[in-house]
Amino acid sequence: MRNFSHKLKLSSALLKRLQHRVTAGNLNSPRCFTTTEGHRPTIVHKRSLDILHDPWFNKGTAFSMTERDRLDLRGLLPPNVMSSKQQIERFMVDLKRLEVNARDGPSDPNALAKWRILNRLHDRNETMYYKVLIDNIEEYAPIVYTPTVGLVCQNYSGLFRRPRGMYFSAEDRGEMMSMVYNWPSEQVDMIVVTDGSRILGLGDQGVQGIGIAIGKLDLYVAAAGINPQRVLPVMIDVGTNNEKLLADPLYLGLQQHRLEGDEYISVIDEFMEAVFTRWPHVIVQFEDFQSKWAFKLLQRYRNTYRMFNDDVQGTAGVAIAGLLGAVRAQGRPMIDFPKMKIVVAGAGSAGIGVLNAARKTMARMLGNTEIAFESARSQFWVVDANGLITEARENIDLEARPFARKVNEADRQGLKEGASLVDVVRKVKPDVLLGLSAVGGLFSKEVLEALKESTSTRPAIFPMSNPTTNAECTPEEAFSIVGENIIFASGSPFKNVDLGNGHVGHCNQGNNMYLFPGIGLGTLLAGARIISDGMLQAAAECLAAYMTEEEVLNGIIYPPISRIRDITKEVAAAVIKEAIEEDLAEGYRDIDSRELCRLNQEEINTFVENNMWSPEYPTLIYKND
Ligand SMILES: NC(=O)c1ccc[n+]([C@@H]2O[C@H](COP(=O)([O-])OP(=O)(O)OC[C@H]3O[C@@H](n4cnc5c(N)ncnc54)[C@H](O)[C@@H]3O)[C@@H](O)[C@H]2O)c1
Ligand SMILES: O=C(O)C[C@H](O)C(=O)O
Ligand SMILES: [Mg+2]
Repeated sequence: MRNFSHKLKLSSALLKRLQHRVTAGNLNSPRCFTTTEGHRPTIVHKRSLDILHDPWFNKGTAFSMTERDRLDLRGLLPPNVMSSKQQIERFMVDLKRLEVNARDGPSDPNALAKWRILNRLHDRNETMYYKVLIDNIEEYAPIVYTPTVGLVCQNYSGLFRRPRGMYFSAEDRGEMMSMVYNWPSEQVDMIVVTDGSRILGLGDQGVQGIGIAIGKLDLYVAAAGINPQRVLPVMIDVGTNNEKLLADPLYLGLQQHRLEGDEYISVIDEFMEAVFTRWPHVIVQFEDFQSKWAFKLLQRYRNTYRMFNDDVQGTAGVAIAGLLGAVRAQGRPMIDFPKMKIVVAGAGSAGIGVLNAARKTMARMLGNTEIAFESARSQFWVVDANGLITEARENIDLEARPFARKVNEADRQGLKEGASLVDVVRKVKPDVLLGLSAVGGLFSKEVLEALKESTSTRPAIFPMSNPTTNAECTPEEAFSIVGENIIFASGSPFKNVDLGNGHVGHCNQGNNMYLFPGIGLGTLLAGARIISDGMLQAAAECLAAYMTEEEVLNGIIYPPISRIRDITKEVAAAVIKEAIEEDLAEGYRDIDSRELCRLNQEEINTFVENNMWSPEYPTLIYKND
C-alpha cells in the first residue's frame, strides 16, 4: 500500500483509519488493488469453467500455473501463460485490424464492428475490458459512448447476445421488490436508469435504450473508478411509441404503447422503492427520459432519494463551465458572464436545464437578489420547434415559461412570437449560440452568416446535440463561415480543424461526461443524503476552473478526454467538500461524517484517489461456501 503520510502529514489516527478503510475495501471489493505483496487475495466460491465464464473473475490466458492448479483450470487453457500486457497486445492486434481501411474518428464506418469486439471482451473479462478502455479512452470512448452508442441502441435487438443489467417492465408491476434480489451483487453503488423514451437525439428507442445506460456506466468505471461489480444499468420498459419498433417482430421490448399518467409514475415509484430497499446507499442517475417526465420525476424524487437527472443537471453544469470558459477566452473576467447575450435553440430537458442554471449563475454574480434574478432572464432568447418563445405563445410549457420574452421586449428587438432562429440571431447578435435541439444542421449557413454580426469579440458556438449526425453544425462549417476567432464546443467528438497558416480551430467536446462521473463518485464517497444544487454548482465551478488561462485563450475550454480520470477526481473532491459544508455528508463505510469534516483539501483528494478502482487482476483463492 502506498504510504502517503510523508506527503500529507496526516494525523496518525486518521492515517490508520484511511488505511484500514483501504484494507476493508479490499475485502469487499476484491479488485480494488493490485496483487502486489501484502494485498489481500480475492476469495471466490467457484472453480473450473465457472471461473472462466465469469467476467468478474476471469483472467483467461493470464491465470498463473499455481492459480490454474488451485482453481482446477489445468488443461482448460492453452499452456502458455500470458502477462496481462501480452493479452492486451493480442487483443489489440485483432481490434486494430479493423482500422486498416477505416477512416478514423467519430464517423468511423467500422465503429459498430469495434463495439462488437469490445463488447465481447466486456462479456468475458471485465478487468481486461476496462484496462483497454482506460488506456485508450480517447480512441474508444466514441465507441462505447457517444456517438456509436446511439447506433448500438438503434440496432440493439439485432446486436443482443448476452443480457447486461436489469429490465423492469410494465408486466413486472407488483414484483419489483423481489426482482431486485435477482441481481447477484450484494452492493450496488451506481445505477443508470432509462425508459428509452429519448435516446440522444434519436427519439424513442424503447427497450433498446439500455445501451445508453451501459455506455454511461462504462464511463463511471473508466473515469470515476467505480468498481464494475457495483454498477447496474437498468431499463424500465413501459412500452414504446416508436411505430417501427412496435411493428418489428424481432424487437425485444414490450410491444405496446407507452404507459402514461399515474400508471407510468407508479411503475417508476415501484422501481425506486425496490432498489433503495435493497441498496439504501445507491445513487440513481436518470438518463434520456423525455422532457415531460424528466422534470416531473426529478422534482418527485430529488429531496427523498440520492438521484439526479444527467440530461437536466449534468448538461447544465457542463454548459455553465463552457460558457464561463467562453467569457475567459475573450480575455474578460468570469464576472462578466451576466453581460452575455445567449440564444438557445431547444427548450427540452437539456435546454431548460442549461437556461435555469445559467440564469441562477448570473443572478449569483449580480448579488443574488430577486432583482438580479429577474434581470438575468433578459440575457436569454429561446427558440424551439415553433420559433422564438414569447409570452404571446399559447399552451407554453411550464418549464419554458420563465424564459418566454415579453411581447414588448421582442418588439423592441424587431422580433415576433415564433420568429425563426436566423431572424433571432440576426437581430440579437448574440455572444453565444447554443444548440440542444437534436436537429442536425440547424445552424445553417444562413444562421452562421448571421452570427458574423455578433457583438462579441469572440462568439461561442455550441452545437451540443448528439450523436454526430444531430449536431447543429460541424466545426468546419463554424470556423469557415463565422471565422477563426470563435469558441467551438460540440456534444459529440469532432476532430480539430486545420485552418491553414499553421492555425488550428479547436473542437471542444461539451458533453456531460465531464461531470456525471464526478458527481456520482463525490456523492458516493461523501455519503450525501441527496444531491443538492450546491453540490452540482461546485462540480460545474470545478470544471470551469480546470483549464489554465493559456489553454482558454487558445480556445480550449474543456479538458481532452484523455484527462477525464483526473478531472473526475477533482470534481468528486469538490462535490464532497460542498456536501460536507451543507451538512449533507453522512460518511462512506467506516469514515463517518465527523471524520469526513476533519479532512483538509489534500486529504479529500487522497481519499478520493484511494477509493477509485483500477483494472488489475487480483490473486484468486477458492473457498467452499
Ligand atoms: N452535450 C451534452 O452533454 C448533451 C446533454 C443532454 C442532451 N444533449 C442533446 O440535446 C438534444 C436535446 O435533448 P433534450 O432532452 O433537451 O430533447 P427534447 O426532445 O426534450 O428537446 C428538444 C427541443 O428542441 C426543440 N426543437 C426541435 N426542433 C427545433 C428547431 N427546428 N429549432 C429549434 N428548436 C427545435 C424542441 O421544441 C424541444 O424544445 C439531444 O440531441 C441530446 O442528445 C446533449
Ligand atoms: O449521452 C451523451 O452523450 C450526452 C447526453 O446525455 C445526451 O443525452 O446526449
Ligand atoms: Mg443523456
